[in-house]
Order: sequence, then structure tokens, then C-alpha cells
Amino acid sequence: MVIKVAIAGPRGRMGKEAVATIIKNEEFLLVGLLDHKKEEENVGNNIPIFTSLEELIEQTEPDVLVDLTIPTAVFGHAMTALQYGVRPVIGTTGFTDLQLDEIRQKVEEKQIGCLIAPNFSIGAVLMMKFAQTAAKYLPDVEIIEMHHDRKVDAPSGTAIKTAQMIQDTRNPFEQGHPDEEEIFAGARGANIEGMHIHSVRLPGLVAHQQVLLGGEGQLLTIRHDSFDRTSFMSGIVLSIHEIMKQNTLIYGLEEIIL
Ligand SMILES: NC(=O)C1=CN([C@@H]2O[C@H](COP(=O)(O)OP(=O)(O)OC[C@H]3O[C@@H](n4cnc5c(N)ncnc54)[C@H](O)[C@@H]3O)[C@@H](O)[C@H]2O)C=CC1
Ligand SMILES: O=C(O)C1=N[C@H](C(=O)O)C[C@H](O)C1
Repeated sequence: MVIKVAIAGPRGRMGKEAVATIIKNEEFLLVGLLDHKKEEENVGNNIPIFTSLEELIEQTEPDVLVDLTIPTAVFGHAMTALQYGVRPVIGTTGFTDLQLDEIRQKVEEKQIGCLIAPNFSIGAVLMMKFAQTAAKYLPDVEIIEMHHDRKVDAPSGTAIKTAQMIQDTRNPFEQGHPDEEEIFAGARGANIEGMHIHSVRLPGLVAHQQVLLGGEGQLLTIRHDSFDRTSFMSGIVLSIHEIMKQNTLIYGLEEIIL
């Protein structure tokens, strides 16, 4: 069966790569594109571009919506897609816990799958999983994520998910000196149950993360680098196939591949 796919954010860095990936895959049919502005520029093989998700769905009837947009748009897209019975595969980051809860409720109501993957690259998923395992033995953890300087959300979705996975196996405690003081605000980064996340933004970077785990006289560093956005494409292809078989919310690629 050919899976009908729509893509939101097709002119973006990820969106362009995803359009090319879906077009060249014979198991998929790219039926529509969603952007917030309708420009003349042809995105790919004369695929129709819509500025309204409702119109896109009514006119092209996709099975799956791949969302690669921005944090302020993605929640609305996910809820609309689910309402219409279209399965979301979401790479966009920046969800709040409340939004995730609302999506979970909608998925339960509609009984169709929705996949949210903060990172689609297999190497990054392994890095998160290895960090989760290592934190059982070395619970003092600092996460350093490094991205290109066009990224709008911080910390990255990958860093948040890494911390959440570690939270599942680590008892919460405040790291560092009990009397430590920030001379400049933000010096110790974001704090998730005592773990710290530091966000670097520089031109030239793509997507990189290292998890530092410190112990007496030792340091374990687990690092992943995406040098190119092609690193995310096999995860998107896998997610589209998988979500057609699911009727729950899947949050993280590790839930389907590990
Ligand atoms: N899960 C993963 O593996 C990955 C996730 N990402 C995430 O994907 C998202 C996109 O990243 P990039 O492509 O680098 O960003 P980008 O800024 O290059 O692209 C975003 C695109 O969304 C479009 N857009 C904005 N508002 C829209 C709306 N209301 N409806 C439809 N389209 C809209 C913009 O015009 C733009 O073309 C980000 O949230 C990023 O964190 C990025 C890389 C990998
Ligand atoms: O914006 C990006 O580029 C990326 N965003 C995702 C995130 O926030 O973790 C995934 C990857 O790190 C690239």
C-alpha cells in the first residue's frame, strides 16, 4: 500500500531534505505541502502548497502529516491532523509538557497513532540510551548541546529528552556545590532535577550533543554529531511506516527501534 504523505515546513532546512526523501521513496506519495506563506517558488514536482492545514487535508487526504516547522505552529498542526484522522509524525521541537498531555488525550480519543521524535537520527537515539544507562552508575550529569545559530528553541528537544530519559533511572539531586552562586545569570545552564543543560549556538554547527558523566577521578563523555541533515531521513521514513500500525502516542524513536 502506498502511504499518502503531507509535509509541513517544506521550505525549511529539514523540510527540503524531507521533500526529496519522500519523493524518491516509491512506498510514499507526496500529496501536499503546508507553509505559512504561499510563494511562487516550486518546492517539489508541482506538489500543491497550502496555507491552511484543513484545506490541505480535505483536498489531498493524506495518511500521515510530517511536521518540520516551528514550536509555535506545531501543536496546532498536530491537533488538527488528529482531529481529521491524519497521523502526525513530528520532528519539530519545543513542546511543553501540557501540550504533550493534550496530544496524548487526543490520540486516545481518536485511537490513531502520533509519533513525536525529538531526534530522528539513530546515532543520537543511541547516545541518549547509552547516557541513560551510564547515569545509573555515574549520576552526576551535564548535557552540552551545540547547534547552528538559526535554531529558535533552547535547550534542544534532544537535550530535554535525554534529561527526561535519565530522570527515569536517576534519583533527583542538586549537582555541584550546595553554596554555588551564579556571578552571571545562566552560567550553570538550565536545571532539570539538578542536572544541567548548556546550549551553544554557532554558525557552522548542525546538531551535536555530548553528555558528560563525572565520577571520582574519572569522566565519561558520550557524544553524537549530525554533520548533515541526511542523518535524520532514515528515521523519518521508518516513523512513517511505523505510525501506520500504531494507535498510541510514541514520544521518542527509541520506543520503536530499541
Ligand atoms: N527531530 C529531528 O530529528 C529534528 C528536528 N528538527 C526540528 O525541526 C524543526 C525545523 O527545523 P529547521 O528545518 O532547521 O527549521 P527552518 O526554520 O529551516 O524551517 C522551518 C520551516 O517552517 C515553516 N513554517 C513556519 N511556520 C509555519 C506554519 N505555521 N505552517 C507551516 N510552515 C511553517 C518556515 O517557513 C520554515 O520554512 C525545528 O523545530 C527543529 O528543532 C530539526 C532537525 C532534526
Ligand atoms: O534545530 C535543529 O537543527 C535540531 N533540532 C532537534 C532538537 O532540538 O533536538 C534535533 C536536532 O538536534 C537538530
